[in-house]
Amino acid sequence: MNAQLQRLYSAAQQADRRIIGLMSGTSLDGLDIALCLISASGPATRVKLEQFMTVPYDEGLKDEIRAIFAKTQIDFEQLCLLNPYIGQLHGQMILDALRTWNIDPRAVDLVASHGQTVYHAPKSQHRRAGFPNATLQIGDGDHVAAVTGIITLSDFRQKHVAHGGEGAPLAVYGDYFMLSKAGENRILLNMGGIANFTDLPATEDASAVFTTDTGPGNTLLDAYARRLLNQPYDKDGALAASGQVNDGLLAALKDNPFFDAPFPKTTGPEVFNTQYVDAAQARSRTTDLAPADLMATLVQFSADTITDAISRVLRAGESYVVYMSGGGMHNPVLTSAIRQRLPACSFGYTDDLGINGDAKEAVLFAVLANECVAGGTTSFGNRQGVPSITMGKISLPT
Ligand SMILES: Nc1ncnc2c1ncn2[C@@H]1O[C@H](COP(=O)(O)OP(=O)(O)OP(=O)(O)O)[C@@H](O)[C@H]1O
Ligand SMILES: CC(=O)N[C@H]1[C@@H]2OC[C@@H](O2)[C@@H](O)[C@@H]1O[C@H](C)C(=O)O
Repeated sequence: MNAQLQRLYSAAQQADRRIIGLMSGTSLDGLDIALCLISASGPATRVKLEQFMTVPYDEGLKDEIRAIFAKTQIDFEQLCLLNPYIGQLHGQMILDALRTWNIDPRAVDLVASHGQTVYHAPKSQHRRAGFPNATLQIGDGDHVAAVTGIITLSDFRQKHVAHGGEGAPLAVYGDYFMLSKAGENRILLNMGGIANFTDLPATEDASAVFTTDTGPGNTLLDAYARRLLNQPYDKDGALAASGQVNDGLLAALKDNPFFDAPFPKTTGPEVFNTQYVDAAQARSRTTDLAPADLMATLVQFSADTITDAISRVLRAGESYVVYMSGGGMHNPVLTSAIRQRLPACSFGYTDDLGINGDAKEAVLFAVLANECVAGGTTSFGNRQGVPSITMGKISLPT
C-alpha cells in the first residue's frame, strides 16, 4: 500500500486526530488557523481547540485577491496564478504557525483547507438555464500538502453542489455535531462578510437542522469603511453609532427577492456590494446621505435582514438561545440592533459553549475533514440543502 494511504488509514482509526482547519472568508481579513484535537465522529464528535491564530493578509495580497474576487470579468491569468500561490502561501502560514506554537508538523494528521472563495453563483443568482449551482474556491490543496508535508483535504464545497446543494452554508454539519443540545432550541448566528444562522431544534432531530445565509453581515460595512474612513472596518461601529438610520434607503436596500426566497439559500459579495448600495441610493434619492447616516443604515440593513430571517424559524411559545460568532459579534452597534429586534430570545456567544467565535468556521472545516476520514454515517434525511455526504478532496504530500 502507498505509505501515505497507510498513514491516512491509521489516522482514520485513531481514537483522536490532530487536524488543522483553515478558513479565509469573504472579509479577506486573513487566514484563520485552528489546531484541533478531534475524537469520534458524527454527533459524538468532540473537539478540543488546542491553538488558534489569524494571520492577517497584507494590503498587497488583499489587492491581488480583490482583482478577481466576486467579479464577472477578470484577468484569467491572475486567477490561474493565484490558485497555486494561495495554496503555497497557506501552506507556509501553517508552517509558521506550527513553529510559533512549537509543534512538529509530523504531529498533525490532517490539514482541512477551505481555500479562498473567488466566486459564488447559486442558480437563483446566475439564472442561466441548464447550469447548476456553482461556487469556486482557489488555493489548491496539492500545494498545501506539498509545502507542509501533511495530508490535506480541500475543496469541500463541490460535493455539496454535486448533491444538489448550493455549496454553502456547510456550517450545519459542524454546528449539529458539536453544538446541538437536547432540550434547548439553539440558533447559531455567524456574522462574517455574509451572515448565516443554523437552526438546531431542541429535539436534536438531524432531519430538521439547516443553515442559511441571511444576506450581508460585515461586507458592506467593510466596503464603506474602506471608502469613507480608509480603514479595513468601522471599529466598534464608531461611525455607525454617530449616525441616523435613513428609512428610505433601508427600504430600498431590503427590496431584493433574495430576502423572500425559501431556506436554505446562499449569497455573497457578487450581489451585496457597493454597486448594490449605489443603486439603492439612486432609487431612494439618498445619494447625498452623510457618511455616518449611510453607515448606520447599512448596519440596520444587516441587523434587519438577519433578524427577519431568524424570526421566520421561531415557533410561537418556545424559547430560544442565539449564540453569536464571527467578526460581527465585535460590532456593538450591530449586536445591539439584533438583540433589540429579537426580544424573546436569549443571547450568548459560541465561546460560552467552548468554541471560540473567531475560530468557529476554521474549526468547522477540521470537523468536516474528520467526518470525511472517520465518519459519514449520519443521515440528515434526503434534503438538498443538507445532503448526507462527507466532503473534501484528499491531497497526498508526495
Ligand atoms: N471591533 C470590531 N468592530 C467592528 N467590526 C469588527 C470588529 N472586529 C471584527 N469586525 C468585523 O469582522 C470582520 C471579520 O469577520 P470574519 O473573520 O468572521 O469574516 P470572514 O471569516 O471573512 O467572513 P465569512 O464568514 O463571510 O467567510 C471584519 O472585517 C470586521 O467587519
Ligand atoms: C461560498 C462561500 O464561501 N460562502 C461562505 C460565506 O461566508 C459566510 C457565508 O458566506 C457561508 O455561506 C459560507 O461559509 C461558511 C463557512 C459556511 O459554509 O457555512
